[in-house]
Amino acid sequence: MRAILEAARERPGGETRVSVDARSFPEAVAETEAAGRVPVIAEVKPTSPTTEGVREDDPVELAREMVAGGATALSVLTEPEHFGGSAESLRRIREAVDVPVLRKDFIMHEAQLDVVESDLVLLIARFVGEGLPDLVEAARDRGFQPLVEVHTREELTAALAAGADIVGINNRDLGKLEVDLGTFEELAPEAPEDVLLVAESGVKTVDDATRMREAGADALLVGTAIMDGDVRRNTETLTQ
Ligand SMILES: O=C(O)c1ccccc1NCC(=O)[C@H](O)[C@H](O)COP(=O)(O)O
Repeated sequence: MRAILEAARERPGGETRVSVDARSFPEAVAETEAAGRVPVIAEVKPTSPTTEGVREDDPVELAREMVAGGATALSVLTEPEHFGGSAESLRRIREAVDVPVLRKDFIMHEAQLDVVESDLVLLIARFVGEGLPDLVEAARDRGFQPLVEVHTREELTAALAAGADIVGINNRDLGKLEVDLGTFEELAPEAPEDVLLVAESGVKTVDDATRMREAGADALLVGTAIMDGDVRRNTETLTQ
């Protein structure tokens, strides 16, 4: 994790401030619910430190298949060195689909928000620390919907104090890289009703998805289980 963070700190920001006309994630979730399906953010994740190999398919094709499979939104890795992502992939994907797109990266400072437009942007409470309220505000000022990721009760408290209204509870401990779906079950009851809760990481099966929904997940963020094989069929399975 140290190498990922060191690289993240060094990555440059954008040259001009972005101004995003964002596609509403809460509305997309409500529409999926109304249609009786499970809201899933499907992640275009070519590789990761815990995955073997690299998926070389055109990310735009993968994204289209995910949307055809019923994804409510997409998450696109833009981290280049450890996840095989790029800002260019995100830009192309957002142009090709009409669902909200989350920029998945390790954003450490404000100027990095200006690298590329997206509808949602991930801010990881553990890594931005005391800078979280300022980054939430800076993201909103640019039109982004910040998705604040937490893994502990303290991080959840910090996220809520920073005004987060979309919170991702990551079942993956980014220190040990271990996944435990019990994390979401433990923290979700601590969040106020009006916060939109996303269960992140480790959802592999329909049973896992049901478990997270029963624990209060408004949406699920799924990478590996969708990227492994036929992404359209995998998305269909988890969104039904
Ligand atoms: O996925 C990893 O190996 C990883 C390693 C180090 C830091 C972050 C990592 N993943 C970030 C994520 O949050 C996941 O990509 C996302 O939640 C999807 O998880 P999964 O469905 O388990 O692939």
